[in-house]
Amino acid sequence: MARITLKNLAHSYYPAPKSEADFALKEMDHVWDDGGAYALLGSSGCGKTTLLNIISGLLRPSQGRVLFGDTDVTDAETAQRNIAQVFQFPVVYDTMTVRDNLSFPLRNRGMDAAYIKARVGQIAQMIGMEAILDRKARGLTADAKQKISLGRGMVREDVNAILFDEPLTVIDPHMKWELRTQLKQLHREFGHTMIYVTHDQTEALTFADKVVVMYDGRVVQMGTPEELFETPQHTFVGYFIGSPGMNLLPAQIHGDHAHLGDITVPLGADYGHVHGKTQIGIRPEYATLTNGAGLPITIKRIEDVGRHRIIRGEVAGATVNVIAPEGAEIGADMTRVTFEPSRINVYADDWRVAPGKAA
Ligand SMILES: Nc1ncnc2c1ncn2[C@@H]1O[C@H](COP(=O)(O)OP(=O)(O)OP(=O)(O)O)[C@@H](O)[C@H]1O
Repeated sequence: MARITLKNLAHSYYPAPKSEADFALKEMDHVWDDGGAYALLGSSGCGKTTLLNIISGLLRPSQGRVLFGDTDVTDAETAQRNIAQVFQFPVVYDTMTVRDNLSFPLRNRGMDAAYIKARVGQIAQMIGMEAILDRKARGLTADAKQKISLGRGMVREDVNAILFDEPLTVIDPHMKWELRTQLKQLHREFGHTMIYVTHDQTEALTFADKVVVMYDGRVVQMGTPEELFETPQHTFVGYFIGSPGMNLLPAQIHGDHAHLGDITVPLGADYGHVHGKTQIGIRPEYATLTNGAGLPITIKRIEDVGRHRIIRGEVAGATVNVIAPEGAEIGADMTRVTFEPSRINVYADDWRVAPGKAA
């Protein structure tokens, strides 16, 4: 297992990149702790696969270094990096049995037969395949084959890291949850450094201790699910995490107040003067409809989603969603909304402003 350090790393698929826009990965410096369970989350084209391929050695970065522990592996081939990989689609030897597929990485390294038997048994149990260990992989469903790929990715205990690239794409929805839980349990048991690429926030938040959110070739936040929820460092994180995402409203910031046109909203802290394109961000969970004081809201729609209701409205020309607990009365006189001051985040040019730190 290893700590992974990305130093000054950047990548362009062009031979002579001219501007930052030519870089699929903009310059970054990040440390991934030894034994951490990370999810790499972001929308299509933000650079997740590029970053994963640089860590695995499938791609050489056009700039910067990759370190595993204290060893510089930037120029090392994938095979030399001692990692396991699980891809989006199954990579399985059809003519081999399930057992032989799972044993393959261990036999390749000359492990002891008794150890292989025990370890394969343990993995087979995790993926629910003990009963079909001696069946040929040919003829199994894509779902089952992907479980074998997952199992094979997890079978070695001595790898530096396990990299997963959207591994549950072909898995049946109700099996997804189960496998994710098992992966997490295996992580707890064996403590491998794991990096799990996904564009699905539920997958990322349930699997990872730390979620790495990427946007437009940058890591915009590396944090716990709670940090991503409470203090998104970039408006993209606010919008991308949560269902619905964070409400963002253009506002002028003066000290401990935000001004939305002629409406004043109290903030939970003093921000001094904030320059640039300024916005306030408030999660729908921390917005409340009232029939008293507050910002005037025009309600467009109310959606009942079981555990709660989502009220979709408009405040000062911006879309604002409010989450109301199940059973809460939403009367026709509820034409105002209030934001919990301590839960409001302030953004300047899309980046979060730390309270008290503004110029
Ligand atoms: N081989 C390549 N040659 C040129 N450009 C590429 C290549 N691979 C990726 N790109 C570009 O680099 C950027 C990042 O792509 P990447 O595949 O890393 O994103 P991603 O977040 O993994 O997306 P997805 O979820 O769709 O796989 C995109 O703009 C993509 O078009």
